[in-house]
Amino acid sequence: MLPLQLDGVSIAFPNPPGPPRIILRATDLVLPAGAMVGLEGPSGAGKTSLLHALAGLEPVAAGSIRWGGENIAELDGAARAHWRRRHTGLVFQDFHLIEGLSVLDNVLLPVWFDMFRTPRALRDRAKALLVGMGLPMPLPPLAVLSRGERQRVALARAVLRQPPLLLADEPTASLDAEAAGRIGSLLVDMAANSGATLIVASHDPHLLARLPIRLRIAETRLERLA
Ligand SMILES: Nc1ncnc2c1ncn2[C@@H]1O[C@H](COP(=O)(O)OP(=O)(O)OP(=O)(O)O)[C@@H](O)[C@H]1O
Repeated sequence: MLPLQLDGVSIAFPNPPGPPRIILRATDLVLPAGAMVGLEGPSGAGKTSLLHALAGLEPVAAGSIRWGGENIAELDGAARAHWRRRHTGLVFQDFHLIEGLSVLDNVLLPVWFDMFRTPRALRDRAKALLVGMGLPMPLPPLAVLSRGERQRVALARAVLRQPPLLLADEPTASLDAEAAGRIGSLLVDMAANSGATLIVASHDPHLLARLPIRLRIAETRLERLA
């Protein structure tokens, strides 16, 4: 497991006809391997944009994002995508599940994209994860699952290959209090059990309270609170 290190990172978006609009600056930040991090800030502060940069989904305007010795910020788009598939698991507020696929195939989808097949061991692990997360068995069609159950499917997909970096963007925002509590616990427990670094952008005070390192974005600055 590796530390995550940000140096002089800035994230900007095109703002024609003017210069690019800088939405976030992060001077120096080192997160040790296995860190449990809550990322907070008002709506529009740049939390999603930062997670996307950390996942290699979007390039940064300046600076370096190092995972171990590798600077993700200097990789081209294809290399960032490759890095992302090897190192990250992503959980989103709106789950990003594919309606036409079964629950199990949704969990296995990234494997299929990578390998064009789904090895038996990963199918078995996917089933075991879904059972462990309390999904009804036999698995019903995706269409009948509740929002909390859908988020558990998305979480199983994110952790299937035990990525060392788990990134979650408001994973409890569309859930009722009970489902939110359950997803928060699963997320934290999964990361702790595998030793993964977990970074969660959230407005949910219960979830944030479970994450010992707290980051906040305020007026385009990323600052560490604890
Ligand atoms: N592709 C884009 N092009 C231009 N501006 C963008 C783009 N994506 C995001 N932004 C802007 O960047 C700022 C930060 O957006 P971001 O979604 O990262 O905020 P956030 O903190 O995640 O907000 P929320 O809590 O509402 O999800 C916003 O002003 C947004 O409009």
